[in-house]
Amino acid sequence: TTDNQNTQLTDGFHLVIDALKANDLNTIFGLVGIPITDLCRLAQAEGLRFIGFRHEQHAGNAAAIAGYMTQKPGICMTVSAPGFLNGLTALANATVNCFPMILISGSSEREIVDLQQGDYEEMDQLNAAKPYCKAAYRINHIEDIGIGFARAIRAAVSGRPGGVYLDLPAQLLAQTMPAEEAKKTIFKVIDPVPRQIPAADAVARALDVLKGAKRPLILLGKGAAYAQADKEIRHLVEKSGIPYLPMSMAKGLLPDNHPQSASAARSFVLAEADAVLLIGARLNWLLAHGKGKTWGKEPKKFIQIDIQANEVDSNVQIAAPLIGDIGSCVGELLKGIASVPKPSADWINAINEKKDKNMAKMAETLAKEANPMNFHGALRVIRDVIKKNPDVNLVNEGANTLDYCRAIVDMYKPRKRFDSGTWGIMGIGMGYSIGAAVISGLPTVAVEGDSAFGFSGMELETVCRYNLPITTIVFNNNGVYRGTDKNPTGGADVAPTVFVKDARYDKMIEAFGGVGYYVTTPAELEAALTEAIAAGKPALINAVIDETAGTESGRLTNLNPSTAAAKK
Ligand SMILES: Cc1ncc(Cn2c(C)c(CCOP(=O)(O)OP(=O)(O)O)sc2=O)c(N)n1
Ligand SMILES: Nc1ncnc2c1ncn2[C@@H]1O[C@H](COP(=O)(O)OP(=O)(O)O)[C@@H](O)[C@H]1O
Repeated sequence: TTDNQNTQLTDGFHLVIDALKANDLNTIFGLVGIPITDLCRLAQAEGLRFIGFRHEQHAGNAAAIAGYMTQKPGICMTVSAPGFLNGLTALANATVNCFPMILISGSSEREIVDLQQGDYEEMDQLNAAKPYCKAAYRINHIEDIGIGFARAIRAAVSGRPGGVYLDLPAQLLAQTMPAEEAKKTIFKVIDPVPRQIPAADAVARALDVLKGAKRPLILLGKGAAYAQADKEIRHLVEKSGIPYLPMSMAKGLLPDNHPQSASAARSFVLAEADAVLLIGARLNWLLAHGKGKTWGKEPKKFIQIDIQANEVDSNVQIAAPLIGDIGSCVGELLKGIASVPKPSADWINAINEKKDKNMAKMAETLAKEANPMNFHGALRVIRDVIKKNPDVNLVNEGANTLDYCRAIVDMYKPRKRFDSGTWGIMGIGMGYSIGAAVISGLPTVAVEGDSAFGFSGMELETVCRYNLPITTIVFNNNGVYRGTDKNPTGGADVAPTVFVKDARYDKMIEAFGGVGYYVTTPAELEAALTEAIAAGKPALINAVIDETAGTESGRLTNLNPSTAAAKK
């Protein structure tokens, strides 16, 4: 090597980019500022995609969904302290939902932070992050950038996926070292998601529970969708003949109109099943913690497939824990499923009877013309349009808008529905939509309650700036849950749940060059949505919804505390 090659230097900026490129992490969702602006510029100059947001929470949400869709950690990049804190909400949400992402934030120098000497945007970010994410690391020396990124990547995707915080002090980026030497420190992580093979006796125990079952049920969670073991899961359901229930983000793993789907008889099968095979689903609040009246009086036997061993017995005793990655576990069950008798005709007929009854009732509700348009009228249209466009990504949040959309809008392909998930968080709309559209390149429809939309509405400018094929439908019922509450004092302030009446969200997107539609009937909604999806451009449809149609907190009304004190 010539002399100047020996003295040729590289720096932290370049090594961070080299570490991302070496691991095929080619998209950064972030928001620039000291000390990362030049790092973001360099990323773009070096061929990575940099998607700049208006608030770091939504950049983080986009990174989380990128991780969920690709099984590689989504990358979010922010400035120190306030930027880091805005990203932390998304990092915590990703961790709660088991989505792999890495939040990379610039930070202050340790010597100033540790003496609390009041640095610009001073904060002990590493320790602030630790309670809310799966792992948190800081890189202090340029020669550690390769290993630091390897640790962060492996922590995000191995075992139960989750959020990782990576703290980059500003001075690290400016450090230099000989380029030749630096090259040796950067590497692609080998087998970051090692297969976790279940033990043979655990497989046998699980098959025994299924053999002893009279009324078996398979419950598919978003872990099953994330695992991308779609063929194995479909074969297990169809070869066993066992009815299945998809949790909201597992919809589409099998088409929602599949004959073995028990979704339309959900309450019946949860109460009546005597053996439940959980695949990547936790028995948390979304499943009434596996006990109480939702699960009926009869004792149940649970089989739980999960990669996280200590998820077992979190709420109720699990008769057959099956620990490993879902692909491996389902693959092992498939080898023995022929020895499991098919479910009895009584069980299947009872479910189908319930399904037919409930679907007829729903069809009747959906057929009713309501004026002004209500949730059902609008969602019937969206159901029909999605059926014609099964590749469309569907993002969904709100209360009534979330609950009804989950039940009414069928999904036909895996990993196409992205919603408020385990935390029931509002504000994921635009971030998830941007992540899904950037990663897939496919049209994306966000079905938003008007309050939910408000959390990320400013990112419409981001959607328009990158000309993303995202159609946002705002279910505008003038408020949170509904728009009719009154201020009991008669004072000038509106009630806590009420918004500007007949707000025109369709005009917001026009401010950024997008197309706005204002619709008041299902026919108008159908025309607008069909046109917007075909155009593949940023659009927003302001769908006027009957402001009296909603219920408080949608399906979750019972979670609200109510006072025992007599009303004065
Ligand atoms: C971050 C955050 N803030 C507040 C809430 C509380 N919340 C809020 C504010 C909801 C919005 C419901 O109103 P909407 O207009 O979005 O939906 P509908 O009109 O369809 O009910 S749903 C819900 O649980 C939340 N879940 N997450
Ligand atoms: N590849 C995988 N193999 C096995 N389990 C997984 C895998 N990925 C995620 N999981 C598990 O899936 C579960 C997802 O549960 P949850 O988020 O509650 O789903 P849902 O809300 O749809 O019921 C988590 O317990 C997580 O550990």
